[in-house]
Amino acid sequence: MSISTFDSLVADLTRDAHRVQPKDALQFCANWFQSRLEEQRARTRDVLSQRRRSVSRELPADHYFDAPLTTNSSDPTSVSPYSRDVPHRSSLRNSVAPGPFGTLDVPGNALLSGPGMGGNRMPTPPSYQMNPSFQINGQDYGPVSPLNTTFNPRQSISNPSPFSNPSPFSNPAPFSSSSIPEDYLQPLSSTILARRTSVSAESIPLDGEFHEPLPVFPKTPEQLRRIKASIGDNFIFRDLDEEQETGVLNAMQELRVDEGEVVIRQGDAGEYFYVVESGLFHCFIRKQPSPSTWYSMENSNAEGSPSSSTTEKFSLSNLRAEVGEKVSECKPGTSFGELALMYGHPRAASVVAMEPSVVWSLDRITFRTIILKAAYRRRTMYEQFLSSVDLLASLSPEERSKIADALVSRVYQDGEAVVKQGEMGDTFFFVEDGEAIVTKAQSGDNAGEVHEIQVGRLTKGDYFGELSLLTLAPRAATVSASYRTDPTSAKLKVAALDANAFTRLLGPLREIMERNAGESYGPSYRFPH
Ligand SMILES: Nc1ncnc2c1ncn2[C@@H]1O[C@@H]2COP(=O)(O)O[C@H]2[C@H]1O
Repeated sequence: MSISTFDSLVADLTRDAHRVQPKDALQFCANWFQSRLEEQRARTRDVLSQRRRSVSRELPADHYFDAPLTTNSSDPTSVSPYSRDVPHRSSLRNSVAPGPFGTLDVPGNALLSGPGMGGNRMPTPPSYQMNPSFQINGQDYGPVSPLNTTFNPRQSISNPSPFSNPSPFSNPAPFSSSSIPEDYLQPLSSTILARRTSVSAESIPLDGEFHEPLPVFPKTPEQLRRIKASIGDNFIFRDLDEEQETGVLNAMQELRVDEGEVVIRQGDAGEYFYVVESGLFHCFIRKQPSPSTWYSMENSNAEGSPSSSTTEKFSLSNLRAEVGEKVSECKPGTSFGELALMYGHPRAASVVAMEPSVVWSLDRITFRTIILKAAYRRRTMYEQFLSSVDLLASLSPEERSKIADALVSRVYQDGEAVVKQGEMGDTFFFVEDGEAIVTKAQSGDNAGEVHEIQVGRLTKGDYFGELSLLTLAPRAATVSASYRTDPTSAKLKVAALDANAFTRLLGPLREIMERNAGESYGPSYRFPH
């Protein structure tokens, strides 16, 4: 191993440890390295199997054919979803080079933004610590998903109810004992890896030369409409451009699930990520391993593809005895099953349909290739941007990357207002690109006459919108996109941080802002007194 590999491993581990804040550091490190080792071996197997595959150009359809339980299109599965005729997406060609989350996607990537980050639904920890365990009656329990949420950044920006902090885990049934492991980064056991028969299908490229086509399941316009409606408000899809979204839509498969059916079994290898279109799912955590005698949709057939032909169905009345304690619910528009795909760890919970439901499944390769990479690119872009913001100069890279995870981009047309004087504020903004002007309404000489006077100008790296969050007062000015004289110059683009994230993440900077706000407003302009 070269020293640079060693250095980058240690850097990855350090970053992940900072983000996860493990209780048992040694155990965390042991699990982390073990997990990387397992993944590397799995990848080596992938490469070997790819070489074999390249001889026949395509695996036999029955090896990795993902048969959806029900589909509405006439015959969407008549073509192998992995057909090499599927054109490559140019944006993916560029995204194959060294793993965006290091050599293994363990915690620390943009999607594990920690409780409350982006997901915006977790009880807020007192400090910047982002511990992945969750608490019930003061006790820590297993991992929580920042994605399993109905959080909608757009809504939170436009909807002036900034200070509510509902949690999807707000009413979990408390566990009776504390025997759930605290550091959840357990490596996949060899049994789990053995059971994951489709490991060879996960060909997240090892170098820039390797392009694996992603699955394409043709859809009817009606199916596309329903998927779009289901993912529209989902946080996890916020980073996708049009092309990436098309890749995700292509790869999704519709599944109809009966009441009591087990979609995910705790402890299994993760094969799919699921978006709920209709119905209701409960997530359960069991202290003891789930019996290998019962089956989830994922491990009910040899390919590990989602199918309920031999899936376990439980009577809802004695569910708890089988699957453990309920920890959360998934309603339409939410998603589940991302954790195992992100970290290569066993499923952290079992997920059971509580009524007849419809979900859209997304395979692990597409999830990792499109969604995780988009999240990574987004984070890198924001980290770069935030490192140029003077206000944040005193923050550590970890703190900056937490802010990066919580930011949401918005582009404004010339003259369009980002915030309006007199309105209550629920969002704080950085100028990412372009120019904004700050105006205040001033009474004219005649009764009832009001003039808008310009009091400032904001450019890249400047911030605004903090005042009403600090003082809980209405917006003191209007900030809008400048009218550009050169139409080829950048439109106003802002990065928005909702009130919860603002309060949590910018705590240490409050003092600077309050001082600024007393004398002036914002970094580059002053209000007339
Ligand atoms: N409290 C929780 N802990 C862990 N997973 C949860 C919890 N609540 C919901 N889940 C979801 O249950 C899923 C089980 O599979 P994953 O571990 O891949 O991802 C998990 C999350 O999406």
